[in-house]
Amino acid sequence: MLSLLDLLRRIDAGHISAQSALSHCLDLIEAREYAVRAFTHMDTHAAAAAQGPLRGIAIGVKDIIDVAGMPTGMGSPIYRDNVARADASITAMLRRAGGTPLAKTTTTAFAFLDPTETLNPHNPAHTPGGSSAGSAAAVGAGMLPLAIGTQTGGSVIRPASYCGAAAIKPSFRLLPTVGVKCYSWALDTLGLFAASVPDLAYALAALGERPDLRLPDDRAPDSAAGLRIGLLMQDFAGPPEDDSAAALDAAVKAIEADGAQVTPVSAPESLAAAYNVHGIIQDYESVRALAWEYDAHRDQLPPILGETLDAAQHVPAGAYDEARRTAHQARREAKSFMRGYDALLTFASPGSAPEGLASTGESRFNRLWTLMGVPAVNVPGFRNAAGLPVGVQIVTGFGRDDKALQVAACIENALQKRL
Ligand SMILES: NC(=O)CC(=O)O
Repeated sequence: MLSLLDLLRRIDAGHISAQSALSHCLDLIEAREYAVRAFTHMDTHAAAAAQGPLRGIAIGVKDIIDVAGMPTGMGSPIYRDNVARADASITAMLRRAGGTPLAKTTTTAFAFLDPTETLNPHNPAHTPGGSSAGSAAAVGAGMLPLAIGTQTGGSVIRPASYCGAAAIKPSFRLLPTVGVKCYSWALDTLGLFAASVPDLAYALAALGERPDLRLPDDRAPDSAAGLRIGLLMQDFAGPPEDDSAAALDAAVKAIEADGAQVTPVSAPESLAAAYNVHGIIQDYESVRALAWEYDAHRDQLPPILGETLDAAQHVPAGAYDEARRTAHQARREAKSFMRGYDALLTFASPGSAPEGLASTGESRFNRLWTLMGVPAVNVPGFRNAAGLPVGVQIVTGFGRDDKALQVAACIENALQKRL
């Protein structure tokens, strides 16, 4: 894959210019896009900034996020020819950091579950996942060093697991969602995809204006000694498939060999209760966030989204309010539960990428952490027997994005040494 840190080192050393770094990405896209179909729009005349921590870095932007002058298609014919007048906040922030929004990446319709045309870069017979399909696939294919996605259920971590990209769904509202099409205002969270965890940490530090998120020397710590990791099976979310079980087992063995202490843990009942109410909150809010599209263009909504919104019309306000109380209680208990560990280690997806494009997979190992608003990181590195990537997921407490990235880097490094 294409490391943004490597590109920046080459720019700093004068081996390449910022503009040639952009051109390099356009060449890679030219060579690989036909087999992946990750993009909806490309700015082939983009000019690189000369300054800023992301100078020369081409960035893919999920097509529910506005980039001024580019179409924001939402993955729907309803928004055909809808050209954004202004940048979303995150787009303006990436430009301030010197980054270049080079392309819009495919999204499922309104970031829900109906599949896109995008193909898994490791095997075109498999889905790349969703809803941030194009962002995960573009980074996984080595066409871009950085891409932006969103997660309401599992739309950052799951496709990253399927496409072999490092990715973070940061603490809730660490990045602003102004100018991002809303599906659920209590859940929607911006996330990032990059080639490795150090790349991811560097990018989040730059976009989040939080230098402390960068890893020391932009690399994983030399040892995992002293790390206390809680191993969580998330039994309330059902069993994993063999590939995810194998990936988690490999990660545990690798990080223990590097000195970490891994302890099996069970989540408090309140977390299982919160898991069960994620859908109520998501459904109640989506009916209102997409009220115009539903009322004025129901016939143009794709099957899964249309049927979900049909059913969601009947979620009573009282059930929504009770679900929010359940989530609030779980957040309080999650804080004390996680206090005893540097991070939780769990499944990133049910298994490797499903065959075919009919499904983008399931968010069952992701949605609780989206609702809790805590950082979640996909750690790439494991491949199944057929060569398909399967990630593992690191979760930490709210506001501990730095710790999530540090532990994830340790696991990524430990896996690289042993796989
Ligand atoms: N937007 C989402 O997170 C939905 C999904 O998990 O695919």
